[in-house]
Amino acid sequence: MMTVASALLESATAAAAKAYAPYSHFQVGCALLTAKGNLFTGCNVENASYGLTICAERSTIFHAVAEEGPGMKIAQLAVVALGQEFPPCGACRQVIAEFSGAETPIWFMRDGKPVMLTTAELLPASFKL
Ligand SMILES: O=c1ccn([C@H]2C[C@H](O)[C@@H](CO)O2)c(=O)[nH]1
Ligand SMILES: [Zn+2]
Repeated sequence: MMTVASALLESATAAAAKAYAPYSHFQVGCALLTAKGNLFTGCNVENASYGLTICAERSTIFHAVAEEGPGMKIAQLAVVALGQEFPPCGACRQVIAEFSGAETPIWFMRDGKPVMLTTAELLPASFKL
């Protein structure tokens, strides 16, 4: 059976192939399903001025907001890196928290298997206005 999580992980893997990562060579892809039911993908985009780099998760979330508008809410999100395994970085956790609920499932790979943590598990006591 094709679950939402497996579809998102597959889309994130495909998106990782589009990464612009000539400096780190970390190719990272992300896919998210919005509350409205739309799928968006994105990848990391690096820069010669390294600090300007944007992660796959934030590029995907900003893409989704640009398409759906300011009411965009994440229903589920998955992040995959080719040949690497890691959860979203701290900056991306803060941006995920802005556009999701405490219980929103966030998927990533660990030891070759999909792992799910909720937004609140990834970023407890998050800063919100
Ligand atoms: O959660 C993360 C962590 C890192 N990266 C990217 C940023 C940079 O291009 C490369 C190495 O940090 O991986 C992401 O896209 N998402
Ligand atoms: Zn990040």
